[in-house]
Amino acid sequence: MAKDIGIDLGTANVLINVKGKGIVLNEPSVVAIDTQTGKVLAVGAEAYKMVGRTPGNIRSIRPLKDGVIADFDITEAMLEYFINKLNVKGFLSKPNILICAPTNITSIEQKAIIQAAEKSGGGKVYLEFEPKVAAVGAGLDIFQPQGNMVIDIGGGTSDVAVLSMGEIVTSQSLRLAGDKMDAAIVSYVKAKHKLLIGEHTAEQLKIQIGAVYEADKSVSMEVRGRDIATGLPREVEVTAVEVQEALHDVMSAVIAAAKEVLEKTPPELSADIIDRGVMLTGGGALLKGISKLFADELHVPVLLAEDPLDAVALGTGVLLDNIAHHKQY
Ligand SMILES: Nc1ncnc2c1ncn2[C@@H]1O[C@H](COP(=O)(O)OP(=O)(O)OP(=O)(O)O)[C@@H](O)[C@H]1O
Repeated sequence: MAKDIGIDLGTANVLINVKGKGIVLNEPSVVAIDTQTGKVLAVGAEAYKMVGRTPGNIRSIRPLKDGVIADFDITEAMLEYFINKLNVKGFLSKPNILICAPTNITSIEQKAIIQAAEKSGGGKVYLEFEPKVAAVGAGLDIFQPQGNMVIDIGGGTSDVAVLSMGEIVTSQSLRLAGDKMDAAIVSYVKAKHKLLIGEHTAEQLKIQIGAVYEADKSVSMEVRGRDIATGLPREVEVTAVEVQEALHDVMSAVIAAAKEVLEKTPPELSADIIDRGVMLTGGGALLKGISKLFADELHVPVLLAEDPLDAVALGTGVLLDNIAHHKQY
């Protein structure tokens, strides 16, 4: 018999949860292809190492952008590779798949995700919205008649949602998250230090010293790139305070979205959120000072998920038990 699986098809990472086993795969959403033959050369972690470092005939592609499929064939090839790697197919049966998507995508974008899952070897495919699954994965009991709020900051999208009785009551999804933070750091370092750095370097700055509230003035990191004027390699010291400045606009947009969701939330549920707080999930929840920033701006308690990067995949594991109750396509 094939095993049911949950997939967090993220812009930055793909995680797969196999029913009864837990999270068995966690790899970057990257595929390297030969541009002349179209052949897939590497997928996941191996392809990620090649980003920004490929010769002319090889291209490393991130097939998802801003939470949705940007390149259908490559997404399908990537999913197929991951599913085959897991050996979850039965002799004659295919695994049922629960797959997640951001809240504000079009029906065409939803269909593309479902079709990619089907074509990559899935049996029945069920779709759930990311903030709902993230809330479940973070341990919230969203099925009671009480308000729960979750802010999921991933690689491509930031999703804010208030949930009650298992459904999303109000939500906002921004195509603005980790990737845009990296791009903002690249622009900042270019403008301030006249140095062009790669997106991996920017991501490392964000992960290692990135702060969004009261950054530690004594923290800094050396980065290397190409001097804009001379074209030669150069090293500069970037401080945590500078990274905080670089991340300011993205964080302001997420805060504005969270405020808008709270403004549209029915008062009884708002009262619950004051008691229960807001849960932060997704890789962005690991930014230093993020809970203080949201608590300051939203005037509600803020909680960090225990495993923010795994929350969606963990949530699929819980929801897989009732897979037949989800919307099937
Ligand atoms: N310690 C950290 N501090 C800040 N950001 C981090 C940290 N660790 C990972 N990230 C960022 O988190 C993002 C990935 O998060 P996550 O895996 O939740 O997103 P995703 O599910 O792939 O994307 P999406 O849900 O938007 O499609 C990346 O942008 C990564 O750089």
